[in-house]
Amino acid sequence: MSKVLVVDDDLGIQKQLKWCLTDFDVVYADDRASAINQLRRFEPAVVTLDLGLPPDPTNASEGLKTLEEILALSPHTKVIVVTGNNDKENALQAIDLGAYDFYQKPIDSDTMKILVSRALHVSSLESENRKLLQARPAMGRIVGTSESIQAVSRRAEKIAKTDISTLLLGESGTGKEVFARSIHEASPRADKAFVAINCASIPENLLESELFGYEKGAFTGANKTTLGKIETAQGGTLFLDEIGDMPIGLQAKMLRFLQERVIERVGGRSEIPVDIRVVCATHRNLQTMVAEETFREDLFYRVGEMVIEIPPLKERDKDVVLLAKTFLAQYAEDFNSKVKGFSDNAIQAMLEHHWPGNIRELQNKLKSAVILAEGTMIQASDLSLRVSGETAEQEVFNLRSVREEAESRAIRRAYNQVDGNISKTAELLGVTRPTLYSLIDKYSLEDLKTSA
Ligand SMILES: Nc1ncnc2c1ncn2[C@@H]1O[C@H](COP(=O)(O)OP(=O)(O)OP(=O)(O)O)[C@@H](O)[C@H]1O
Repeated sequence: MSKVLVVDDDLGIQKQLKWCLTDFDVVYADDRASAINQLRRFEPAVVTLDLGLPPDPTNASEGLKTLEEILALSPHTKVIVVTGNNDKENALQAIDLGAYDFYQKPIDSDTMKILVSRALHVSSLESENRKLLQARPAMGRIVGTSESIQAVSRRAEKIAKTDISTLLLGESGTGKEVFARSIHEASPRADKAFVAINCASIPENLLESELFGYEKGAFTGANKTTLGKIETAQGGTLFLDEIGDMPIGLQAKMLRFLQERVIERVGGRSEIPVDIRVVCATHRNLQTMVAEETFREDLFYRVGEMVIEIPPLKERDKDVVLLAKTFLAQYAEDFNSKVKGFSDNAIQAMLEHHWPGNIRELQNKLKSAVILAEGTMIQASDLSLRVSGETAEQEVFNLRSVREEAESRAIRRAYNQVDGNISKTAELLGVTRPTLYSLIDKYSLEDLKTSA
C-alpha cells in the first residue's frame, strides 16, 4: 500500500484524514522535526502538510520551512499543502517553493481522497519515467541495458563534453570503435569530421605519411602534397585504433603532436597547428609494453588522460540477447530471410556461451544462422552453440521428439474437434486418410483407430 505522511498538529484533523485515506498506509507527524523523521523513515510518495505548525500555528513560516526541508531531502515527493481558509498568499508561495498542490480548509474527505490519489498517480508515473530514462542507453549507438555497459556509457558521455585524450581498453570486438564514435557524436565537435585509423593495419613505413601527410616531392611517388589523417580530422575527432601497435620510431612524433598540437608533414618544414580531439584504443596491455620499453611511458600518459575499460560481452548480463535481437532484425532484412526470433534453447545457449570474440563473434554467428536456419526461429544448433549438459546427439534427438510430440498432439486435437470422424480429421489436418492412418500407427494412437 502506498505510504502517505500527514503533517498536522491538530489531532482532530489527523483522525479525519485517517478515516478518509483508508486506501493508503498513513503515517503522522505534528511538527517539523517529526515530519522530517517520518520522511526519512517511511519515504512517503505523498505528504499532506498543514502550513500552520507549532511553535506558531497562526502563521505559515514553520510550515513553509518544513516544505523546503522535505523537498530538499526528497525532491520527488508530492507535497499537498493545507492552508487556512482564504490563505491564498501562502498557498501560492508554497507552490512557488515546489509544493505539488494546495488545499484550503475546512477539509472535505472526498476531495482530499481524490487529491491524494491523483498525487500518488503522478508520483508513480514520474518514477516510472525516471526508471525508463535510466535504462535508456546513455549513448545512442550503444545497445545494452546491463549495469556494466550503462556505467561505462555514462562515463563516456561525461568525458565526451571535454577535450581530454581518452584511451579505450577492451578485448577485441567489444565495441571500442563504436564508443569512440559515440564520444565524438556526444561532443561539441559532433558536426566536424570523425577520422579513424588502425595503426596495426598499415605498414610501418607508410603509417607516418598516412598520419601526418606529405609534401610534394618528399619521396619517390609523392606527386602532390597530401593531407594526412590528422589534418583531415581538423576541428573534429581522430580515432587511433590499436595504438599499442604504433612503431616506437613514430611514437616521438605522435607525442609532439599530442603535446604541442602542431604537426609537420613528411618532407615539410612548416609547423601546422591542429585542433583535434584524440581517442585511442587498444586490446594490448600498454603498461606491460611500457615496462618492456616497446611503448613510450610519456606517450602512454598523454593518450590515457582518461581511461575507459569496456567490459567483455560475457560481463554484460542479458545484453547478449538484446544485441542478438537487434542484429537479427537487421540481418533478416539484409538477407531477405523469414527468421523472426530465437528458440528458448538458443537464448539459453547465448547466455551460457563465453563469447571470446565478443560482439563481433555474435554478429558472425548470427549472420550464418540467419542464412542457414530452416525454420522461422533460430535454434542453438544454428548458432553452432549448445546448451550445457546437452550433447549434439541429444539435441538432435530432442528436436525430433519435440516435433513428434507436436504432431501427435495436433492429430488428437483435430480428431476431438470433429468428434472422432477420421475422414474429417484427415481433411482438417490437410493429409490423406492413409497418411493419417500411418501417423496414428507411428505415434501409437491406437485408441483413435478403434473408435473410428
Ligand atoms: N554496444 C553495442 N551496441 C551495438 N553494436 C555494437 C556494440 N558494441 C559493438 N557493436 C558492434 O560490434 C562490432 C564490433 O565493434 P567494434 O569494431 O567497435 O569493436 P572493437 O572493440 O573496436 O574491435 P577491435 O578491437 O577488433 O577493433 C561492430 O560492428 C559494432 O557496430
